[in-house]
Amino acid sequence: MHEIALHDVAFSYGSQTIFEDINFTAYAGEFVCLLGPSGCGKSTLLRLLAGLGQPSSGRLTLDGSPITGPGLDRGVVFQDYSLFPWMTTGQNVVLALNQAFPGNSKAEQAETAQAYLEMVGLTDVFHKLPGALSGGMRQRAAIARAFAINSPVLLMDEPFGALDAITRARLQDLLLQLWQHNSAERKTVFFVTHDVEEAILLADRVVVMGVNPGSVRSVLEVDIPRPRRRQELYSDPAFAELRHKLIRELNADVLEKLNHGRTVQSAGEAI
Ligand SMILES: Nc1ncnc2c1ncn2[C@@H]1O[C@H](COP(=O)(O)OP(=O)(O)OP(=O)(O)O)[C@@H](O)[C@H]1O
Repeated sequence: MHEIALHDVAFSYGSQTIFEDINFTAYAGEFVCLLGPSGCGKSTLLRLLAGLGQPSSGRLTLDGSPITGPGLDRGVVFQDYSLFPWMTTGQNVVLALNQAFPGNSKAEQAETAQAYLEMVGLTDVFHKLPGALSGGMRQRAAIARAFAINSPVLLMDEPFGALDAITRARLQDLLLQLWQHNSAERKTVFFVTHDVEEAILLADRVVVMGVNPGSVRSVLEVDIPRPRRRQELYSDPAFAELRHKLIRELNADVLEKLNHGRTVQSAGEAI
């Protein structure tokens, strides 16, 4: 089990409703991508799942128990502030291991940290500060840390959003390899992205959110067998069809306005 359920979840900042009526269940071992326009509340929803805030109403549960705060059962990887900059990369991973497995000796923890860093292709960074690594290397280290603590749930907020296309593709492949590695213990993943193709490559299901206020517009299944190989995927008609559907869903707000004869203001027009 590591099922995450959202029941009628709503969230407001003061009088501003960010999202409402969120109902969704991520099944154990499922890879779910959250896709939606800027401001629909994807990051806010992920923060609630991480236990870094409480919903204004509704319930979030993990295996039926309410999520009331952060916990080692949920690993978190954010876009660019995942590692403590004042600690070496190795110490960052050791710190997490120390919280997850406090009974293990320092030497064991350092060894495990090094092993996970190597698993993501970082052989020589243990004693380096995160600031001395490239963005891609920092995200590798953050992934190593998330997998090292072996939490059954992984929450990722645009982890590859700031990376160049090649690094991004490599890290997507790495993430899929790690996630698929042990099919009996697959993590339940929530992955926020703006990138339709990334969502199709990674997800079992894609949750598309609408905006003003945020809500679940649709949930699409990615019925493409795994392992998915990038080159084959791009020439698969199922990929093209799903990509088209997702883009249509994402643009639905704009299309609705146009259908009703209203002009869509371009950004900044009202200023
Ligand atoms: N601390 C805060 N106080 C008040 N409003 C906030 C705060 N954090 C976020 N918001 C607002 O909540 C809304 C949702 O923000 P959030 O970052 O969750 O959206 P998002 O879908 O992840 O956006 P993006 O794709 O641009 O990252 C936005 O309108 C944002 O301005």
